[in-house]
Amino acid sequence: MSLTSPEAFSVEKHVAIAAVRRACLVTCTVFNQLVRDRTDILQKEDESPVTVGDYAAQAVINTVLKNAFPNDPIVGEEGADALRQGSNARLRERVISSTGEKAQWGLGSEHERSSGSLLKAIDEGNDTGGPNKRMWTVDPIDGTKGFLRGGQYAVCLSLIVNSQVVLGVIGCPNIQIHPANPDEGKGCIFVAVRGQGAFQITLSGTGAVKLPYFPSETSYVLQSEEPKHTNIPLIKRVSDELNLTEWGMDSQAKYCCLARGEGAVYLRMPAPTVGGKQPYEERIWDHAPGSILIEEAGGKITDSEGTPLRFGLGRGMGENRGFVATVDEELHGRVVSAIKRAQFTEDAKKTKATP
Ligand SMILES: Nc1ncnc2c1ncn2[C@@H]1O[C@H](COP(=O)(O)O)[C@@H](O)[C@H]1OP(=O)(O)O
Ligand SMILES: [Mg+2]
Ligand SMILES: [Mg+2]
Ligand SMILES: [Mg+2]
Repeated sequence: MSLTSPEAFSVEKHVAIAAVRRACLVTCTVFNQLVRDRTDILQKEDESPVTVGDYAAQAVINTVLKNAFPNDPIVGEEGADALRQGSNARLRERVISSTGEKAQWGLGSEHERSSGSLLKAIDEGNDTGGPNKRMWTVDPIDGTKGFLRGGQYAVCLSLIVNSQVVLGVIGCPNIQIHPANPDEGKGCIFVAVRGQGAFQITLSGTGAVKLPYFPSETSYVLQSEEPKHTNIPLIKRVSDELNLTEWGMDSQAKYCCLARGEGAVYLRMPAPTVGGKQPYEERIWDHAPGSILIEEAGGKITDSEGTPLRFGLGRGMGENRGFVATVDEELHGRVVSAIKRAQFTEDAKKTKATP
């Protein structure tokens, strides 16, 4: 069976959808029970907030993946080291109860509910990635800041074979099912398999719709909400030149909105660094699922110089030149050219300012 035959990755797709749905149930429960009063939030070394939800969702996804595909390595965002510390015992108990309360979440037996096996499940995501293998990427909550704000976040899973993303599944509990009709409610899962197109289903698994399906009247450029994550002034310059309207949103939900036609461009540029600090290295779990969704919806994604994204370098994606995604190929070229001009203006300003 070739990578792109109609049956390719059918089992993987169903397992991945099940894993993402279970993790979304966990994150919704955690939000309702714990996040509203903002308790149990840890600061990791990179200062991003990690919550009970991140740990619990990664434990659930890794457990489902390891049950179905025991030999597949997993590159997951979270690790359980901080949870092992004695001072975090209360947090650890919260994670266990979030994942273990219901057998349907896949961690229901007494044995599996033990602290040791939960921490082990989280640490199954410690693979280093690389070029010549079949591996999963897991971002249990992408856009933790959006999750904490009650805004957009995404539960993200992808399968990469020999550096090529072949399957992407993204759960977005807070995305409207229909962009223009709030009455249809919230909660979607976005699915793409290489060569088989991109689809949206509801969180409960109904109403499959092929992407893109929603022609927006406004040309939006989707960008991060977080000024630390992207170069907002540069994006503004590009948007002004191309008559795009800026739309800030957390997480890979941006890729989902673009894939269904709500936006025209996804644009992420490295934020300016201070004090000789290296620019942030983007991670494969933050872009692998979104990139296949865009491509299978008929769009194009590259870095800001037009070079294909690299998913076989390891956990990181190498030198960060930013990312450009569009559903319209012609527009992609215009955005890449506009970025060059905006960077030239930015550099010229810096040179002028330096005596
Ligand atoms: N300094 C940073 N620059 C760019 N992205 C970052 C940075 N720190 C964390 N991220 C990651 O950026 C993504 C959020 O993207 P966006 O800004 O588009 O909402 C998340 O994956 C977040 O990780 P996390 O998964 O921990 O939330
Ligand atoms: Mg994080
Ligand atoms: Mg992320
Ligand atoms: Mg995350």
